[in-house]
Amino acid sequence: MHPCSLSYRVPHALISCHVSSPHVALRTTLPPPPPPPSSAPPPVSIAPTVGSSSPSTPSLSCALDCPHFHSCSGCVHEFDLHRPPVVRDAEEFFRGFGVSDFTFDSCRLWGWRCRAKLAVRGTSGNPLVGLYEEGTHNVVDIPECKAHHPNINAAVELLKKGIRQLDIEPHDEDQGTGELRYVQMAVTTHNTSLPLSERYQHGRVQVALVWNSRNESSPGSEKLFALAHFLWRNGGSKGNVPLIHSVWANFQTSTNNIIFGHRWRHLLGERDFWEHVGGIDVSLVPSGFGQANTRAFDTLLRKLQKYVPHGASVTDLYAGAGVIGLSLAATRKCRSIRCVEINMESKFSFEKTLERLPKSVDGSISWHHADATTEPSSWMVGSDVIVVDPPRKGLGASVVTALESISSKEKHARSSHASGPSNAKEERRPWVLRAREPAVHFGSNPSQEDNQSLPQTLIYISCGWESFKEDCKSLVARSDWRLHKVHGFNFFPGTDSIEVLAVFKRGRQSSSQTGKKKPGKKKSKKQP
Ligand SMILES: C[S@@+](CC[C@H](N)C(=O)[O-])C[C@H]1O[C@@H](n2cnc3c(N)ncnc32)[C@H](O)[C@@H]1O
Repeated sequence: MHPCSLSYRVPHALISCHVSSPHVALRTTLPPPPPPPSSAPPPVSIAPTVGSSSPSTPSLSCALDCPHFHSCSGCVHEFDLHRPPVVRDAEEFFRGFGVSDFTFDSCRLWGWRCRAKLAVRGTSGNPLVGLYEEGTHNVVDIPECKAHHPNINAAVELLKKGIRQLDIEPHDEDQGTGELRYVQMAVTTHNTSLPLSERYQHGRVQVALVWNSRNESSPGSEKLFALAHFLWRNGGSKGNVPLIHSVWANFQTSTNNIIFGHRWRHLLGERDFWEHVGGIDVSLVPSGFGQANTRAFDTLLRKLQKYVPHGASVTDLYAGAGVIGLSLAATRKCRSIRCVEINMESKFSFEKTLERLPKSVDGSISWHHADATTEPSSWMVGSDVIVVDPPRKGLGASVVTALESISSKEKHARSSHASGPSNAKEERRPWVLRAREPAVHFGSNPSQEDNQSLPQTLIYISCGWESFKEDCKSLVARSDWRLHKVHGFNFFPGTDSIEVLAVFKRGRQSSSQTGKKKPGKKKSKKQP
């Protein structure tokens, strides 16, 4: 289940211009904007403004230019989409930890959102499909949203046409009435029948209709099926490529703010939804987590791979469908990959993705249905690298504590090695043992593994800047971890948030990194 999160403004995001600050390594990626939907105004200019971007002189060339900006809660910044204000805070923060080569990738600035959850309100004659106005539950129609992949806007237009023609009643929150509550639109840009250069623009849309009834047998369901068929029949072509990938239904009658109910049904089109990121084909179900910015995620994954040694044993906490872990399995020939995720819905996607991994991938690969905050230290043993990608609120306190106490665990393991079996082997608590049992497993049996290593590398991917700062300070404070490298990515242009890829290494921050020389001491060796 997903909490109602229809205001995209919530994440604190950044947008970057790499050239405006000498402290940030600049790599401006300003691809041409995707073709606008037929009703959209002329495209904005996208030339990067080298050296001209500053808070006082907004760059018009990287402007949002969206007609909905003042009413919609989705975006908070109209100008300098390539460099959100938070980049400056990030630079300063990381410099304080001795990291002066922080990079920020501005990524695609328009048409980047490939996954959107939109509320459906209004009337059947005048449906509104969009986000809430800031601080209210009034839905703002956003047909020309500049953040959406253009085919999301096209699919919304088609949906509205269907609502009008079939007299579908949008949901009324106050009365609890109406038929259609929300719609989730997800774009797959993986179409191998098209040349690579055309795949993004011809992305196909998986439409999930959130219907206000208990299930498909409830009264009024014939209208749901009629709407699904309307979308499928008219989901026509943009060129020769259909707009609609598939139609799903989700059933939700609750009066709270939860968007999705538990019951999902695939109605029409392809059941499997594939994307290609991090060097692998990835399957995603509509009920599981999926990154909204597909291309930026791909960029992040390719960067992340470089920090994982070949043959490493990796644990991917907060793994979702295991995209990060499986991409590492394929590209770094890992000895073992363990993915830990609380949402059971992602298991199916993991299994599908596993089926498409290259045959050359071996080693032990597993997916565990478990809460990462319960006995997290049990996941540390046997891992060379820990990857964490928590929700916006950051790591749970227990995960931070477990990471902080690795050194003492190591000392304990060393001393107990001489006298008897290690802690991991002694583990008897049934709930810990249950969580360690994989729900999905491929390759050699993990229970036969005898790897007692403890992580030397922690890779933290964060979409919550404020919580990341707190977690980072805690991790470094006790000298168990030092910040090694940090990269920022513009995952949510138009908002004030940043996606951070931070690499921590075991051990204290060196004096050369902090800039504080200890008198009389030799300069510490450069870290690898
Ligand atoms: C930001 S998403 C990252 C998912 C995945 N790494 C990806 O990029 O596709 C965070 C994931 O953490 C999961 N999650 C949240 N709390 C958790 C917990 N306590 N234990 C394990 N997983 C959790 C969510 O269900 C979600 O799939």
